[in-house]
Amino acid sequence: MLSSSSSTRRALIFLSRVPSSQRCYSTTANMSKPNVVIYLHRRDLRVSDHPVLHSLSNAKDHAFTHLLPLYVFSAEQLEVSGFIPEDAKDKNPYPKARSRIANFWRCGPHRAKYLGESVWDLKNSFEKVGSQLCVRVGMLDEVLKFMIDGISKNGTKVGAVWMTNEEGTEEQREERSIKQLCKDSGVEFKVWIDEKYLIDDRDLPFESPQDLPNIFTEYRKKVEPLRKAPRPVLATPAKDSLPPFPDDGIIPDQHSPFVIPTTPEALQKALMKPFAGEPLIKNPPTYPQDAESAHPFKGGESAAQERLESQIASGAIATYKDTRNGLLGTEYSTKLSAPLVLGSITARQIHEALLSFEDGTDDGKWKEVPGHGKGENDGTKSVRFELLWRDYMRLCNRKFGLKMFRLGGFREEDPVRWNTLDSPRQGQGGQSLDEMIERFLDGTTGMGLIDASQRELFHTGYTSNRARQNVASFLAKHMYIDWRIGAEWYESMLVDYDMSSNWGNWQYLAGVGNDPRGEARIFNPVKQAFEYDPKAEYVKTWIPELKGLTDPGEVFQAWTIKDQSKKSDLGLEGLTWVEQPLKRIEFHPSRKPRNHTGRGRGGGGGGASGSGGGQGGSSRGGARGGGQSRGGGHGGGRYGGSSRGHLYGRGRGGGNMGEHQATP
Ligand SMILES: Cc1cc2nc3c(=O)[nH]c(=O)nc-3n(C[C@H](O)[C@H](O)[C@H](O)COP(=O)(O)OP(=O)(O)OC[C@H]3O[C@@H](n4cnc5c(N)ncnc54)[C@H](O)[C@@H]3O)c2cc1C
Repeated sequence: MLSSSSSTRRALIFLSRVPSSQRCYSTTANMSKPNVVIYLHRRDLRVSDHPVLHSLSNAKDHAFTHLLPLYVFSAEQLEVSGFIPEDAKDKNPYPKARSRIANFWRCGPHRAKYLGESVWDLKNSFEKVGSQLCVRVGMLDEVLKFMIDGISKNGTKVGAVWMTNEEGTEEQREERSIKQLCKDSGVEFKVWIDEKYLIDDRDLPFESPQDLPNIFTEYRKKVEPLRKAPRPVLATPAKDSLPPFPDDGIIPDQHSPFVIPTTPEALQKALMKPFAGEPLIKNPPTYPQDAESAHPFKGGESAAQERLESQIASGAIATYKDTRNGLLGTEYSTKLSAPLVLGSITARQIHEALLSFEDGTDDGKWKEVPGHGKGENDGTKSVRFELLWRDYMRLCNRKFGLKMFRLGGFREEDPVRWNTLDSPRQGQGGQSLDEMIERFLDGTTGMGLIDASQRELFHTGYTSNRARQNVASFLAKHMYIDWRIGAEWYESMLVDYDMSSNWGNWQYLAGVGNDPRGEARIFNPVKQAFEYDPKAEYVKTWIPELKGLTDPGEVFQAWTIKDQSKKSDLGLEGLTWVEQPLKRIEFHPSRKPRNHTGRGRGGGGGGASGSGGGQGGSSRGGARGGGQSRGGGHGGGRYGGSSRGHLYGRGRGGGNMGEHQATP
């Protein structure tokens, strides 16, 4: 499997070659025998604020003469068959990178594209500091073995393999097998702490992950004030300060049958090739004419830094608290999740930029922006608060390990309530589980907010936090469908998929994770649509079929259209999602819907009544963390607004949503 072929020689490494005359050695070891350290990048695709690169560029006492930065497109997490040339004799030796339960591509087209851009940008970043990046395809341990053996065979010592830690059982398995491989090869192995989170691991207020509180607020209180909590950003390596890149001649080729593309376009082509065949879903929606992606951003360190700067310069961050529940446009939230996930930017880089804005120590570049030099404001504080949620989800992953993927969640709840592929049940209207899942995926459930979000996700790889919360709650708590299918779909489709944040949030919303209110918190997607999309602009953007409707209630649930002639004029008559929605919610806004340009958090709640059931509740949104929401209505049908695990139960979707119970 690991033989190198001459056809792959030409595509050795995608890097522009730096003449050895231009390379300088950063350490006193440069006169000694070559001694290479291989640094394996995983989700740390940056050169700035990077602990390992920072250390290598500054420490004078390491023994390495050369640094070989390496990135491997992992065959386990991404379909790599597109890296095999058309005329290759050998087939892909790896199984398809599909998800475990629903068999989706683990990494769909949006993230594959974003990842390609991010890796290419990392290559550019390395070139800027006088180094290069070696890129390979395969299983990480196999690639490393091939590297170590090949370099050693060429007479050069591989002194060490380094990488940074990642949560996740798969990632830790990778670490263990690489550790074993290094041991067998007599190579030093070291796992560094990646310092990409807000609170550094060394500053955590507990020794063992088991001591992490199960409630976010308890954790937050232990690490506040957040403004003072992060460590300082590390300097980017100065040009030519890193140990030089090894001579190309000593680096073994990519193993057959894969070839590494040498241009960004060719890389994108290789990454996209698997998706060119069969469609991702049975009935993919068509892209609405006037819809614009909320996430048009490119991957990579440079784009992430630009985005951060522009968010501060435009004043968007200062108003973030009021806008973060938005649904349309690029500016309602930072859109920094994807670079954070890939480690193209660190949370403390964001924190430090906010600090310089708050303190007015930014050399005046933001002096015209409202709030400049006036300390922490609601917006900057809220951004830190969300970054802490990210930290927290990661720590939950560390604490709960494989329980992240279990149907019963961290809480180890009885999974009997879920409708699963193993023992499928019919839906409210007699639909099969397969049909319900298909309609969930292609955005034809008949529930406007859910369908708009699912179509947006399908087309763009992004959907807002507010929409995600509703989608997850809908699948898990209205449809009672195995929530992991939704989590796997998000894994496939999200540009910002992150194991901890995704599975942790799905668990939270499914009521099996660390929401203190568990099953009792049910989002009513109609009420939520009235709150957050009062003019139905978001829903109409992604479901253009509904554009001719003026009553938001009809947009949010097309089955409620009263005027039959309008229905037929708009071509909606007879459509399954209009006539037979997967869920009907009787909901009458009890007061005029507020014109929501932004508000605090809160506002889950609101009882969803089952089909033909009672009346939805009212909601009082409040200041950050202070929102109150009272749900109403009794649960109706089989999948009605239930609580405490009763399929036919009566529901209460309400309750206070004080700070101590805030949603992520
Ligand atoms: C069901 C569900 C699945 C999710 N899956 C993911 C995922 O795979 N990857 C991911 O990064 N986020 C996930 N989130 C969290 C959140 O929706 C996204 O981080 C956010 O929408 C990204 O947009 P943004 O960068 O503009 O966020 P902003 O609102 O600008 O927030 C700033 C940063 O804070 C962090 N953050 C914000 N909200 C959360 C949260 N609820 N949990 C953890 N971190 C948060 C993110 O890093 C984000 O970039 C999920 C949420 C839900 C409800």
